[in-house]
Amino acid sequence: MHAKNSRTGTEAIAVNNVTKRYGKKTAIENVSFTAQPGRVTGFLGPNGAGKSSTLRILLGLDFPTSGTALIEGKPFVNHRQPLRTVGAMLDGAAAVLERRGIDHLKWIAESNRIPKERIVQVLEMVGLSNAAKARVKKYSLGMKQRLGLAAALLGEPRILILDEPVNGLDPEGIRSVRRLLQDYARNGNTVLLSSHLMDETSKIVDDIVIINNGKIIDSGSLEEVVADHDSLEEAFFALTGIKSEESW
Ligand SMILES: Nc1ncnc2c1ncn2[C@@H]1O[C@H](COP(=O)(O)OP(=O)(O)OP(=O)(O)O)[C@@H](O)[C@H]1O
Repeated sequence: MHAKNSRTGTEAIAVNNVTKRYGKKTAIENVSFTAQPGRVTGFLGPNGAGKSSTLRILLGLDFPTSGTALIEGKPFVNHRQPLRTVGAMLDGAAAVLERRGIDHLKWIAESNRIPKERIVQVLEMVGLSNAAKARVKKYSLGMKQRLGLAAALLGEPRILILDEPVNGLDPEGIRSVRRLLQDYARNGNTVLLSSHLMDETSKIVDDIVIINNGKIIDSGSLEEVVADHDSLEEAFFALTGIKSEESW
């Protein structure tokens, strides 16, 4: 196990026995895992596995049927400076299409008392400086993802929670996001990202939590989870018994 957050003495992210039911449908069942400072943790599983449901609960956008999902020891909604604690991207940029990229960030910065100099920094970090004045409707999917990432970085949060951040990125885009997230984690921050793209994600993460059908089926360092398989994808198929033609 890695060190806990030295500032608070608690786990950066701790999901404990979380179950979420929507009517009769159980989206996730007894999900438990942690994510640690200084590490990029990948939350991986196929479509419908329960990743978004878990992240929504972590961010206080939904309530668990049972269990707890804590950020630095308490629910996200109890944090007094949420944007400085957690930067999140759940749905790409989720920006108004008519808006210019830079205005999307200005709006978030102003409503959270973040100095505008930070906007220039985050645009630079995600490689969007030259496209900042273009309208979001002109952005490619990858550019929207980067804008979402820029928004998540605005508050210089200690924790990043990102739903499918490499979706829609080309190989170069994936490489830049990898560098960015790994550097961010190396500076002592915690990065949790979800993905259904096993091989792309395995190039980014240090630790892995695999979810399938709403249940955690394995977790540990990348090396531990891959163990004697050729790749993370192969490890996943071996763990689930799913054949590679199915579901991915
Ligand atoms: N509001 C809801 N009402 C009913 N069922 C839901 C609701 N939200 C999620 N589910 C169900 O819960 C399960 C988990 O969904 P979730 O979106 O968390 O999966 P996911 O791993 O994020 O998948 P994807 O990669 O497709 O986004 C799915 O079977 C989904 O249909």
